[in-house]
Amino acid sequence: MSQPSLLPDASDLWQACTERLAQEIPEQQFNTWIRPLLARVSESGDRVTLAVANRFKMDWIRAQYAGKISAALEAAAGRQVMLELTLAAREPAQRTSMPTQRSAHMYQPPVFAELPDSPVPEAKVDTHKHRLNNALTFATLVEGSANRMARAAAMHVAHNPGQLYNPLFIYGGVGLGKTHLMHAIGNQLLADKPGAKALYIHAEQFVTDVVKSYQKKTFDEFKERYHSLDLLLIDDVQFFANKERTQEEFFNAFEALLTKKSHIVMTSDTYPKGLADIHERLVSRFDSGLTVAIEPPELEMRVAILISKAESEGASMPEDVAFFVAKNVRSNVRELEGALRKILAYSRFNQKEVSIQLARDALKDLLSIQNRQISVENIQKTVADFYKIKIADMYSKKRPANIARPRQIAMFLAKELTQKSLPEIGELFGGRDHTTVLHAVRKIAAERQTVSELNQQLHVLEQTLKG
Ligand SMILES: Nc1ncnc2c1ncn2[C@@H]1O[C@H](COP(=O)(O)OP(=O)(O)OP(=O)(O)O)[C@@H](O)[C@H]1O
Repeated sequence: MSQPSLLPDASDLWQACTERLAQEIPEQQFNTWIRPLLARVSESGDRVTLAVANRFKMDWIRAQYAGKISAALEAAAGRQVMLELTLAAREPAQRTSMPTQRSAHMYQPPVFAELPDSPVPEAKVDTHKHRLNNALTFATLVEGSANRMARAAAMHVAHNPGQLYNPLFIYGGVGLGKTHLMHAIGNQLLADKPGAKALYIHAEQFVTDVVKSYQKKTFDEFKERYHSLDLLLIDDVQFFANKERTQEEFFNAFEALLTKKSHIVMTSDTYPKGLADIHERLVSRFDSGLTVAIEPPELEMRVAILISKAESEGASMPEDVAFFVAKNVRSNVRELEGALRKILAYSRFNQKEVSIQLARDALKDLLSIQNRQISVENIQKTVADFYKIKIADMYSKKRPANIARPRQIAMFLAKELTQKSLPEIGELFGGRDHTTVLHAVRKIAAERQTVSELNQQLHVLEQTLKG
């Protein structure tokens, strides 16, 4: 009996495409813009529809990445592929009922399988000026020790804007729920005060707005737009690095909003003082309210997230399977969501109940990658061999260039090839501060772009380590 062919094609072609894109696009941008996309491939394989969470993201992806995505798709497919962008369905809960013979553990279609064949006409899509995704609320955010403090602070701000914790600065690694928390604040505020002026914006869009208002000489409108808000939610402020004019405009907006007791919430991949190439006067203001971290979720929280996400997809996940997945997918919540999506899809296409064995089969690529996971010790040894220095020099305080540089390269590779955090890497390199690691990572990443000899050496090292 032939199986529905949509999903395997979709995941294969899109997987191949994203692997190419990951080589081309800086990691931060890849994680922000490409990784969350949901793909659907037409049966003939010549049309790919990408579901994007909201209109802003759609505009941004169209402007910045559509060309690259098309090229990568065509390279992966070996023929012309038409690319379409569409807005993702907002309410996964509103799904058609499943055939009754399916058990509770069977898969229900993921959101992207429910997309219409042709893109949603943009005019019909409900766009809000506040750009909030109403699915991202406090109710759908699972609480655990990793986000308890950030969640409590966010809840306080949502109910009492303009008072304590202003600005609220939330930082943490990729895919840990920072954006979700911001939207939750905005949605809660609007639920309490429907007339409030709230705006969620990604820092890159703010940069674009500054540039546009310069080009069109529309600064009055720009100021009116930003300075009149009650709540400004601005995501990934590390993107302001080296953007002088943007930083100045953000500073002005910041001061204006704080003076009128409007609330500002920011997120970033690092805490304020860890931000590079951002003016000190901004950094000190970022830190002047409350700064809270979101940590990677611990095991029990990962289990709770899986069970809750499965429920919201209309499926149920037995606890033993959730534990199995949570033990094996440790990096962040976005990866957990990806694993869950795979398992549910696998269950559907094979008409089998969700079980540990099914999860093992559905995630076999991911699990086999983890089995040959690269350790920091292995990186240190390989890099030391390559540059002919002693392994002990990786931990030593020695600073001559012939030692310091390989050490920086090893730190860079540790960040790139392992799931370790900056402080953990610092610890494994003789108890160094995480800012030292951050400096090394940024330095080597930047040099790699311009110094081809270094790029080649890194390539050899990466190949050696990946085996
Ligand atoms: N505690 C949680 N409970 C439920 N869902 C969560 C939780 N944390 C994160 N998520 C989900 O994980 C996904 C990634 O979260 P989000 O986009 O908020 O991460 P982020 O920290 O902003 O990442 P990035 O730095 O890549 O922008 C989202 O779908 C979000 O809803």
